[in-house]
Amino acid sequence: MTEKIETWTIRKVLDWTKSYLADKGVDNARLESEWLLAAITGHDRVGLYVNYDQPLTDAELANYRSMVARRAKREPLQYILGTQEFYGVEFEVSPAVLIPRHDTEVLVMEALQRAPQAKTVLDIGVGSGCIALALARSLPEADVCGVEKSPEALKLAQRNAEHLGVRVTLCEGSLFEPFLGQRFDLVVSNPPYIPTADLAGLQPEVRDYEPLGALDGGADGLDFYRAIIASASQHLNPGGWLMVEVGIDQSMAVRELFAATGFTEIFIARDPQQIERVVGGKII
Ligand SMILES: C[S@@+](CC[C@H](N)C(=O)[O-])C[C@H]1O[C@@H](n2cnc3c(N)ncnc32)[C@H](O)[C@@H]1O
Repeated sequence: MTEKIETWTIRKVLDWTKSYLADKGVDNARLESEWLLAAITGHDRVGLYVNYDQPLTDAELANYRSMVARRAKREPLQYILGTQEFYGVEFEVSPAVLIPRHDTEVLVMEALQRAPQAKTVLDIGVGSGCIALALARSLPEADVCGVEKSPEALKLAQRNAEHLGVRVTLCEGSLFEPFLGQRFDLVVSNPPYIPTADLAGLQPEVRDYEPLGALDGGADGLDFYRAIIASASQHLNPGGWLMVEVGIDQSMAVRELFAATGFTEIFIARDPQQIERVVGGKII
């Protein structure tokens, strides 16, 4: 008697995973299935199509199954794969850090456009290091510092800096605390800005997996803006810029905080979805 062994080809695996993950509420289930399988097989996405009828080995199937099971529980794809691209560079990510968002690239672009001569830069809340390292790569003459409250996040940012061969000074601490008496030409931050009451309604990928300390911005989401803006004048050189990422519908409130604290040339920049995403201003 011969036993019929089922053959799982790339095509069959992708078709099955697409409907399985879609049933679990995953957006872009087909594309995500391809990224997971690409990581397992070593093919790029075109390679998967070219090798559609290639059967997976038992080891590949076992690894793939465990990744798909994690994604079905709504763990973010980036934590499963361990990387996220930001500003043209691959960053290591882990549940210790917020996954870098492409919307945050607007903050990097505004900083480079408005403060290209900055010689001293501080990023508050470095997380994976994406903003600080993107700025350091684009401003090789500048001394770029970063501060982060979470020791695990700081370690990961340090690893990203080493991996990318970028020289930055990263310190553990809260806001400006490690930089007492120090002034910068440019201060940037993408602080936690979700109002506490909104946290429970976030999508599971964010609510259940991303670090709470990277999300919770206090009762109205503005706690970090108040604290950063209030201390900024003691840490900016004359003519220095402060630029922050903001959440949806926060730009006007943050703009008022800048104006009330004596900033000039206050601007608001939009992300590619036309959402007001960055607020900035200059100290005289
Ligand atoms: C929204 S995440 C941004 C991370 C990264 N800069 C990015 O854009 O992807 C905010 C970061 O600020 C850190 N953080 C929270 N409170 C802080 C504080 N008081 N001082 C410094 N960093 C803080 C969090 O741990 C988190 O890594």
